[in-house]
Amino acid sequence: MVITGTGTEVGKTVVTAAVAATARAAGRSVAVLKAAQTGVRPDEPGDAAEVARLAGAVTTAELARYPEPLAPATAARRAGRAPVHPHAVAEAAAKLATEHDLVLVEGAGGLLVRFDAGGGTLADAAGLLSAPVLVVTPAGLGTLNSTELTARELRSRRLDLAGVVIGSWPAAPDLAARCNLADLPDVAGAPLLGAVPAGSGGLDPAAFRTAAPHWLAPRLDGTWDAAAFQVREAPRVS
Ligand SMILES: Nc1ncnc2c1ncn2[C@@H]1O[C@H](COP(=O)(O)OP(=O)(O)OP(=O)(O)O)[C@@H](O)[C@H]1O
Ligand SMILES: C[C@H](N)[C@H](N)CCCCCC(=O)O
Ligand SMILES: [Mg+2]
Repeated sequence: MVITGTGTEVGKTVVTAAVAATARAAGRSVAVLKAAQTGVRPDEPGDAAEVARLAGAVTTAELARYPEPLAPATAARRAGRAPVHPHAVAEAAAKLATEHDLVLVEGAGGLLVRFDAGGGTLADAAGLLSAPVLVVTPAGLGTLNSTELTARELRSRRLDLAGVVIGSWPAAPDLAARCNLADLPDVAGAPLLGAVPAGSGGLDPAAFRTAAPHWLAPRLDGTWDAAAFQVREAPRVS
Protein backbone atom coordinates (compact mmCIF):
# COMPACT_ATOMS: atom_id res chain seq x y z
CA MET A 1 0.00 0.00 0.00
CA VAL A 2 1.36 3.38 -1.04
CA ILE A 3 0.42 6.29 1.21
CA THR A 4 0.42 9.66 -0.48
CA GLY A 5 -1.39 12.89 0.19
CA THR A 6 -2.58 16.09 -1.33
CA GLY A 7 0.67 17.71 -0.17
CA THR A 8 3.11 17.90 2.68
CA GLU A 9 2.07 18.26 6.34
CA VAL A 10 -1.34 16.74 5.74
CA GLY A 11 -0.84 13.86 8.17
CA LYS A 12 0.58 11.06 6.02
CA THR A 13 2.88 9.91 8.79
CA VAL A 14 0.14 9.89 11.42
CA VAL A 15 -2.20 8.01 9.06
CA THR A 16 0.58 5.55 8.22
CA ALA A 17 1.02 4.95 11.95
CA ALA A 18 -2.73 4.46 12.41
CA VAL A 19 -2.88 1.92 9.59
CA ALA A 20 0.21 0.14 10.94
CA ALA A 21 -1.23 0.03 14.47
CA THR A 22 -4.52 -1.31 13.15
CA ALA A 23 -2.81 -4.03 11.18
CA ARG A 24 -0.60 -4.93 14.15
CA ALA A 25 -3.69 -5.19 16.35
CA ALA A 26 -5.10 -7.65 13.81
CA GLY A 27 -1.96 -9.75 14.17
CA ARG A 28 -0.30 -8.78 10.92
CA SER A 29 3.39 -8.07 10.46
CA VAL A 30 4.06 -4.60 9.09
CA ALA A 31 6.93 -2.83 7.36
CA VAL A 32 7.09 0.91 6.77
CA LEU A 33 9.23 2.29 3.98
CA LYS A 34 9.93 6.02 3.85
CA ALA A 35 11.08 6.37 0.28
CA ALA A 36 13.15 9.50 0.82
CA GLN A 37 13.30 11.56 3.97
CA THR A 38 14.03 15.26 3.64
CA GLY A 39 14.32 18.00 6.22
CA VAL A 40 15.63 15.73 8.97
CA ARG A 41 19.22 15.54 10.26
CA PRO A 42 21.03 12.17 10.32
CA ASP A 43 20.70 11.92 14.12
CA GLU A 44 16.98 12.78 14.23
CA PRO A 45 14.06 10.36 14.03
CA GLY A 46 12.43 10.42 10.60
CA ASP A 47 8.87 9.59 9.60
CA ALA A 48 9.46 5.83 9.71
CA ALA A 49 10.74 6.09 13.27
CA GLU A 50 7.70 8.17 14.19
CA VAL A 51 5.45 5.42 12.82
CA ALA A 52 7.31 2.83 14.91
CA ARG A 53 7.06 5.00 18.02
CA LEU A 54 3.30 5.32 17.64
CA ALA A 55 2.41 1.93 16.17
CA GLY A 56 4.83 -0.40 17.96
CA ALA A 57 6.73 -3.30 16.45
CA VAL A 58 7.10 -2.55 12.77
CA THR A 59 10.07 -2.94 10.47
CA THR A 60 11.30 0.44 9.28
CA ALA A 61 13.32 1.36 6.21
CA GLU A 62 14.44 4.62 4.64
CA LEU A 63 16.19 4.67 1.28
CA ALA A 64 17.82 8.08 1.57
CA ARG A 65 17.90 11.11 3.79
CA TYR A 66 18.67 14.65 2.75
CA PRO A 67 18.91 17.40 5.35
CA GLU A 68 17.21 20.24 3.52
CA PRO A 69 13.40 20.42 3.81
CA LEU A 70 12.75 20.21 0.07
CA ALA A 71 11.41 17.83 -2.55
CA PRO A 72 13.73 14.78 -2.67
CA ALA A 73 15.03 15.54 -6.18
CA THR A 74 15.92 19.10 -5.22
CA ALA A 75 17.41 18.11 -1.88
CA ALA A 76 19.51 15.38 -3.51
CA ARG A 77 20.76 17.72 -6.22
CA ARG A 78 21.70 20.43 -3.74
CA ALA A 79 23.45 17.91 -1.49
CA GLY A 80 25.40 16.50 -4.44
CA ARG A 81 24.04 13.08 -3.59
CA ALA A 82 22.43 10.30 -5.59
CA PRO A 83 18.63 10.55 -5.82
CA VAL A 84 16.16 7.77 -5.06
CA HIS A 85 14.67 6.38 -8.27
CA PRO A 86 11.12 4.98 -8.35
CA HIS A 87 12.36 1.51 -9.32
CA ALA A 88 14.49 1.44 -6.15
CA VAL A 89 11.41 2.28 -4.09
CA ALA A 90 9.44 -0.49 -5.78
CA GLU A 91 12.23 -3.02 -5.35
CA ALA A 92 12.65 -2.20 -1.67
CA ALA A 93 8.88 -2.45 -1.09
CA ALA A 94 8.65 -5.76 -2.93
CA LYS A 95 11.50 -7.20 -0.87
CA LEU A 96 9.81 -6.13 2.36
CA ALA A 97 6.57 -7.68 1.08
CA THR A 98 8.23 -11.09 0.94
CA GLU A 99 8.76 -10.90 4.70
CA HIS A 100 5.73 -8.94 5.95
CA ASP A 101 1.97 -9.16 5.64
CA LEU A 102 1.68 -5.46 4.98
CA VAL A 103 4.08 -2.92 3.50
CA LEU A 104 3.30 0.78 3.80
CA VAL A 105 5.28 3.10 1.53
CA GLU A 106 5.18 6.77 2.50
CA GLY A 107 6.24 9.33 -0.05
CA ALA A 108 7.40 12.90 0.52
CA GLY A 109 4.79 15.60 0.08
CA GLY A 110 2.17 14.93 -2.61
CA LEU A 111 1.89 12.37 -5.41
CA LEU A 112 3.93 14.17 -8.07
CA VAL A 113 6.77 15.44 -5.93
CA ARG A 114 9.93 14.55 -7.82
CA PHE A 115 12.39 12.03 -6.54
CA ASP A 116 14.98 12.21 -9.28
CA ALA A 117 16.19 14.52 -12.06
CA GLY A 118 14.22 12.51 -14.62
CA GLY A 119 10.95 13.46 -12.96
CA GLY A 120 10.35 10.09 -11.28
CA THR A 121 7.68 10.19 -8.61
CA LEU A 122 5.92 8.05 -6.02
CA ALA A 123 3.19 7.53 -8.62
CA ASP A 124 5.77 5.75 -10.78
CA ALA A 125 6.75 3.51 -7.86
CA ALA A 126 3.07 2.70 -7.23
CA GLY A 127 2.70 1.78 -10.89
CA LEU A 128 5.73 -0.50 -10.77
CA LEU A 129 4.27 -2.23 -7.73
CA SER A 130 0.65 -2.33 -8.90
CA ALA A 131 0.02 -1.32 -5.31
CA PRO A 132 -3.16 0.35 -4.07
CA VAL A 133 -2.79 4.01 -3.12
CA LEU A 134 -4.27 5.73 -0.09
CA VAL A 135 -4.62 9.51 -0.29
CA VAL A 136 -4.37 11.55 2.91
CA THR A 137 -6.24 14.82 2.77
CA PRO A 138 -6.85 17.86 4.95
CA ALA A 139 -10.30 18.18 6.50
CA GLY A 140 -11.24 21.72 5.59
CA LEU A 141 -11.75 24.25 2.84
CA GLY A 142 -9.40 23.68 -0.12
CA THR A 143 -9.20 19.93 0.17
CA LEU A 144 -11.78 19.20 -2.53
CA ASN A 145 -9.65 20.65 -5.32
CA SER A 146 -6.37 19.04 -4.28
CA THR A 147 -8.04 15.70 -3.58
CA GLU A 148 -9.74 15.64 -6.96
CA LEU A 149 -6.51 16.58 -8.75
CA THR A 150 -4.70 13.75 -6.99
CA ALA A 151 -7.48 11.26 -7.74
CA ARG A 152 -7.56 12.28 -11.40
CA GLU A 153 -3.81 11.79 -11.72
CA LEU A 154 -4.07 8.33 -10.17
CA ARG A 155 -6.91 7.44 -12.50
CA SER A 156 -5.05 8.72 -15.57
CA ARG A 157 -2.23 6.34 -14.64
CA ARG A 158 -4.67 3.46 -14.12
CA LEU A 159 -3.60 3.24 -10.50
CA ASP A 160 -5.84 1.77 -7.82
CA LEU A 161 -7.08 4.54 -5.51
CA ALA A 162 -8.07 2.57 -2.40
CA GLY A 163 -9.63 5.55 -0.67
CA VAL A 164 -9.16 8.79 1.17
CA VAL A 165 -8.30 9.35 4.83
CA ILE A 166 -8.54 12.73 6.54
CA GLY A 167 -5.20 13.29 8.26
CA SER A 168 -6.32 15.62 11.01
CA TRP A 169 -10.01 15.83 11.89
CA PRO A 170 -10.68 18.86 14.11
CA ALA A 171 -12.43 18.57 17.47
CA ALA A 172 -14.85 21.28 16.33
CA PRO A 173 -15.30 20.77 12.56
CA ASP A 174 -16.51 23.82 10.69
CA LEU A 175 -19.15 23.83 7.95
CA ALA A 176 -16.66 23.04 5.18
CA ALA A 177 -15.17 20.08 7.08
CA ARG A 178 -18.62 18.67 7.82
CA CYS A 179 -19.69 19.01 4.18
CA ASN A 180 -16.41 17.44 3.05
CA LEU A 181 -17.39 14.12 4.66
CA ALA A 182 -19.89 13.76 1.83
CA ASP A 183 -18.00 15.65 -0.87
CA LEU A 184 -14.53 14.06 -0.51
CA PRO A 185 -15.60 10.56 -1.64
CA ASP A 186 -17.60 12.17 -4.43
CA VAL A 187 -14.67 14.15 -5.87
CA ALA A 188 -12.21 11.31 -5.27
CA GLY A 189 -14.44 8.65 -6.79
CA ALA A 190 -13.30 6.46 -3.90
CA PRO A 191 -14.48 5.86 -0.34
CA LEU A 192 -13.61 7.96 2.66
CA LEU A 193 -11.88 5.31 4.74
CA GLY A 194 -11.26 7.20 7.93
CA ALA A 195 -10.28 10.33 9.77
CA VAL A 196 -7.53 10.66 12.35
CA PRO A 197 -8.47 13.11 15.10
CA ALA A 198 -6.32 16.24 15.36
CA GLY A 199 -3.72 15.86 18.07
CA SER A 200 -3.55 12.07 17.82
CA GLY A 201 0.15 12.19 17.03
CA GLY A 202 0.67 13.61 20.51
CA LEU A 203 -1.10 10.71 22.25
CA ASP A 204 0.72 8.27 24.44
CA PRO A 205 1.64 5.38 22.06
CA ALA A 206 -0.47 2.86 24.01
CA ALA A 207 -3.51 5.13 23.71
CA PHE A 208 -2.74 5.69 20.01
CA ARG A 209 -2.67 1.93 19.35
CA THR A 210 -5.93 1.35 21.20
CA ALA A 211 -7.75 4.14 19.39
CA ALA A 212 -6.30 3.80 15.87
CA PRO A 213 -8.59 0.98 14.63
CA HIS A 214 -11.62 3.11 15.42
CA TRP A 215 -10.41 6.00 13.25
CA LEU A 216 -10.07 3.87 10.15
CA ALA A 217 -13.51 2.36 9.93
CA PRO A 218 -14.72 2.20 6.36
CA ARG A 219 -17.03 5.16 5.81
CA LEU A 220 -16.46 5.96 9.48
CA ASP A 221 -18.98 3.45 10.78
CA GLY A 222 -17.53 -0.04 10.57
CA THR A 223 -14.37 -2.01 11.12
CA TRP A 224 -11.26 -1.56 9.07
CA ASP A 225 -10.32 -4.30 6.66
CA ALA A 226 -6.58 -4.63 7.11
CA ALA A 227 -6.54 -7.22 4.33
CA ALA A 228 -6.94 -4.41 1.82
CA PHE A 229 -3.50 -3.14 2.78
CA GLN A 230 -1.16 -5.43 0.97
CA VAL A 231 1.28 -5.04 -1.85
CA ARG A 232 -0.43 -7.31 -4.30
CA GLU A 233 2.24 -8.01 -6.86
CA ALA A 234 5.98 -7.95 -7.17
CA PRO A 235 7.23 -4.94 -9.12
CA ARG A 236 7.52 -5.31 -12.86
CA VAL A 237 11.11 -4.18 -12.90
CA SER A 238 14.28 -5.91 -13.98
N1 LIG B 1 -3.89 13.72 13.49
C1 LIG B 1 -2.83 14.40 13.88
N2 LIG B 1 -2.48 14.48 15.18
C2 LIG B 1 -1.42 15.19 15.58
N3 LIG B 1 -0.61 15.85 14.79
C3 LIG B 1 -0.88 15.80 13.49
C4 LIG B 1 -1.99 15.08 12.96
N4 LIG B 1 -1.97 15.21 11.64
C5 LIG B 1 -0.90 15.98 11.37
N5 LIG B 1 -0.26 16.34 12.50
C6 LIG B 1 0.93 17.21 12.63
O1 LIG B 1 1.01 17.95 11.48
C7 LIG B 1 2.32 17.88 10.94
C8 LIG B 1 2.28 17.14 9.64
O2 LIG B 1 1.94 15.79 9.84
P1 LIG B 1 2.76 14.64 9.14
O3 LIG B 1 4.17 14.70 9.61
O4 LIG B 1 2.01 13.37 9.34
O5 LIG B 1 2.68 15.17 7.63
P2 LIG B 1 3.12 14.43 6.33
O6 LIG B 1 1.95 14.52 5.43
O7 LIG B 1 3.60 13.09 6.69
O8 LIG B 1 4.29 15.34 5.75
P3 LIG B 1 5.62 14.95 4.94
O9 LIG B 1 5.35 15.30 3.52
O10 LIG B 1 6.65 15.82 5.56
O11 LIG B 1 5.91 13.50 5.14
C9 LIG B 1 3.19 17.21 11.96
O12 LIG B 1 3.81 18.22 12.70
C10 LIG B 1 2.24 16.42 12.75
O13 LIG B 1 2.66 16.36 14.11
C1 LIG C 1 10.21 18.74 3.90
C2 LIG C 1 8.79 18.20 3.86
N1 LIG C 1 8.38 17.91 5.21
C3 LIG C 1 8.68 16.98 2.97
N2 LIG C 1 9.56 15.94 3.49
C4 LIG C 1 8.97 17.26 1.52
C5 LIG C 1 7.86 18.03 0.87
C6 LIG C 1 8.15 18.41 -0.57
C7 LIG C 1 7.05 19.21 -1.19
C8 LIG C 1 7.42 19.78 -2.52
C9 LIG C 1 6.28 20.55 -3.18
O1 LIG C 1 5.22 19.97 -3.45
O2 LIG C 1 6.41 21.75 -3.40
MG1 LIG D 1 5.41 12.32 6.70
